[in-house]
Amino acid sequence: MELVNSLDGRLLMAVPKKGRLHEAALTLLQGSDIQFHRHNRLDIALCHNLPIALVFLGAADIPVFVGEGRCDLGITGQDQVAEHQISVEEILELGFGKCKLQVQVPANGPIKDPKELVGKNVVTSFTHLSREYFKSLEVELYGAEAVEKNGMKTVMKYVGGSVEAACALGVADGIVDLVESGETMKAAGLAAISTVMTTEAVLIRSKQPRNPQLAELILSRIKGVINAKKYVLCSYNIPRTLLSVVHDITPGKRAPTITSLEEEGWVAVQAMVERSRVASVMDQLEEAGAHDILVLQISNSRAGKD
Ligand SMILES: Nc1ncnc2c1ncn2[C@@H]1O[C@H](COP(=O)(O)OP(=O)(O)OP(=O)(O)O)[C@@H](O)[C@H]1O
Ligand SMILES: O=P(O)(O)OC[C@H]1O[C@H](OP(=O)(O)OP(=O)(O)O)[C@H](O)[C@@H]1O
Ligand SMILES: [Mg+2]
Repeated sequence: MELVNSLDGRLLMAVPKKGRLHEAALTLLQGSDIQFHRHNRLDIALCHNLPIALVFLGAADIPVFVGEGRCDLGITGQDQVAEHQISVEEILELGFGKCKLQVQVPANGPIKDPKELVGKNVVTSFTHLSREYFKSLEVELYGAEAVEKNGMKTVMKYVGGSVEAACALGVADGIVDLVESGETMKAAGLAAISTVMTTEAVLIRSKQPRNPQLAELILSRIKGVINAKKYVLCSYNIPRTLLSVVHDITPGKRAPTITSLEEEGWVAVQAMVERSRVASVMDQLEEAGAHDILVLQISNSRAGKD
């Protein structure tokens, strides 16, 4: 009871309590300086340095808690938001938890096209998204009127985990489940025949957060952490006469910073570069005549208000 009372006036943020999104979500909170101590087995943790309480929930339940306004912010997958058809604002893609929700069938079986699963048994944790997907296939095959009149032929069965076992156990002709590396699918002797949606982790906000200013502050802190991970700072020296070439290679996020060097005719350039492009940018800079090219990690960043 004491803990419940201490939630008064706090912004409630739902965080995945286990699974694929748990660690990455905690890393984001740490980078955003949201300090907390979670007591053993307790699913609510009060922050020390901000009026926030973290609520640890299953990723699948988070859209419901945020959609009903019981939590103000939450971290979950876009797949879970779409599955629960609940009204929340997806305010920031978080760059982890990337995978695809795919239709899968036994790799050495006869089915090669998802339409061949129409009228058969499909097992999934995503019954809503799967029903919508197969409904559109049935509409293509039989027309909207017939589907409306007779109902759907494809049977969707819910299981909460280890979905890949369903085909081998004879419960399903096909499944709809998440695929990232494809290892689980391959190990179960399955192959993907189509994609229902691609997904990644996302920060969601309720329609009317208790403390909109604090929600905004958390959003900009998390944005800062994500941008810092996405970009590196590239610095190099180059003759001033070559500056126009350099603008093309390292335009920066807004513009590169250019300062004069003590050496006549030379300038130093600093610009943010997407981490994924940095090797090719360095190649191009070297080719263009840049010297002393350095790549520096950014530990945090803020873009500033628009
Ligand atoms: N293999 C994966 N790679 C990347 N993201 C994934 C993967 N599996 C799941 N996700 C993402 O994580 C979300 C939560 O799934 P996850 O399986 O981690 O939760 P869980 O079922 O609650 O946990 P657990 O599987 O440990 O019981 C999914 O909705 C999806 O957005
Ligand atoms: O393509 P991969 O990299 O192999 O990842 C895909 C697997 O990851 C998730 O399962 P999880 O590990 O959460 O187990 P679960 O099925 O019990 O939820 C998902 O449900 C797939 O089974
Ligand atoms: Mg899982």
